[in-house]
Amino acid sequence: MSNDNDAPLPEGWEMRTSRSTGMTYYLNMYTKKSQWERPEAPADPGDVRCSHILVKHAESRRPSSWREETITRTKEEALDLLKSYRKQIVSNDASFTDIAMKYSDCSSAKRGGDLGMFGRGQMQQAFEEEAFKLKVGQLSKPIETDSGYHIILRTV
Ligand SMILES: O=C(O)CN(Cc1ccccc1)C(=O)c1nc(-c2ccccc2)[nH]c1C(=O)O
Repeated sequence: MSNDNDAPLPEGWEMRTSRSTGMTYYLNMYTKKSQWERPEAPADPGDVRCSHILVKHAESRRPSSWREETITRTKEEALDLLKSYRKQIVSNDASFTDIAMKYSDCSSAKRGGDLGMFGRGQMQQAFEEEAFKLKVGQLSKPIETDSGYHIILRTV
């Protein structure tokens, strides 16, 4: 049975030895929090910074935005539209910032979709889950919240 301690640690963790007890503990390099248990998953980043593109639909909790007084597109049309934006970004036919500024139904459109830094507990659950999974520079698949459909770009 190979000793687990030989396996590489998940990303973002460092192994340390307690000066007082000589016991091994683990340090989350992002939050500087330590724990005795050997981590099984990549270290939680603490705060992240993300930009997003929101496409609302008729069933959004607030079906209105700076772009459209009353948003009437269906959920299916909104998801298709967002997938087309994602395709343009991934194929480099358009920049994330340009698409966000022109088409995002969020007030953050004016800032290219930038939401600034946020920690856990600040965004809608589905949005947070996806944002905290992303590596820096990674673009999410479309996700759904009560506000509508989003793609998320983690920037920090
Ligand atoms: O869901 C609602 O009842 C109304 N909202 C919430 C909201 C409204 C204004 C500013 C920020 C959030 C939105 O629909 C909304 N959600 C967002 C949002 C959702 C997830 C992450 C970031 C922003 N932006 C907006 C917006 O109009 O600009």
